[in-house]
Amino acid sequence: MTPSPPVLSVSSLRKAYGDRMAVGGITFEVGRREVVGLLGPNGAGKSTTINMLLGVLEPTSGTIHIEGVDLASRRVQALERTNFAAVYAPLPGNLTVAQNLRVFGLIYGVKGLSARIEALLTEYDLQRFRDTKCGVLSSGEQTRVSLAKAMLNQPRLLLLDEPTASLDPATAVDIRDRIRAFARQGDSGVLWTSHNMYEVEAVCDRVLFMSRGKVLLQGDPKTLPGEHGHDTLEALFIAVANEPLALERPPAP
Ligand SMILES: Nc1ncnc2c1ncn2[C@@H]1O[C@H](COP(=O)(O)OP(=O)(O)OP(=O)(O)O)[C@@H](O)[C@H]1O
Repeated sequence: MTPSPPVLSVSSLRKAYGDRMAVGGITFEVGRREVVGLLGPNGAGKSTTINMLLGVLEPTSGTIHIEGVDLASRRVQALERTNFAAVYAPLPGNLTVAQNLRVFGLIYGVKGLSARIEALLTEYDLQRFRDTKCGVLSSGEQTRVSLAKAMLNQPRLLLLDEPTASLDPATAVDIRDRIRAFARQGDSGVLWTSHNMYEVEAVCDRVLFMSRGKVLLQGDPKTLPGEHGHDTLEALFIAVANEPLALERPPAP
């Protein structure tokens, strides 16, 4: 039997804006049941990468396969396996929680939508907010709605851009537990960006360090700092952010 492909496979992915190389040829995978952290200083190329994975930005070159499906040539089939949540992409605030889930469920063509919505309202502890407009919910409640929306189509690839930014510690732990449970229970994988190194260490199975559009390091967040002479992930992050050239391979002669 052929092994099933990784949920995400990215090869030599580049995005240039004129002379500026926002993403400079990155290659990586996200496996099933794996939570991968995409780390890097401001301007490293994380959001550009996520936007290419979502089909929002067209790569300058390189390939993206989602469960083995080529995003460039089979866009619909690739994107129906994907979903996304980010604080900067809130759901329409004038629609209620239930209305938002219905609208997005219809867009995604979810079968048995009413039952799926009920299950998600229960799973994300949102039953009491079902008829509340999303715009008046607290940050933590809105994050739970965004995650419920992101789960509507039972994505194989879940992209999360700083999902716990602006949440209180207790709510952040709750959200992290839900996402880890999601990755553990099925055939899905998660790509997660965060600037919170404590969180990354607690949640991610593997991290990719990006700087200046390149992946400079990758590995287990618990052992990677020690392998590079640092005590903590935060210390390693600061070193990579300050001196990325020290870690880049010398150019070929
Ligand atoms: N439309 C654009 N035109 C020109 N340059 C761009 C454009 N979009 C992004 N860039 C540049 O590409 C680089 C990568 O930006 P990107 O937003 O991907 O970084 P990031 O790692 O997500 O940063 P942050 O942590 O601050 O969100 C930056 O130098 C940015 O200025």
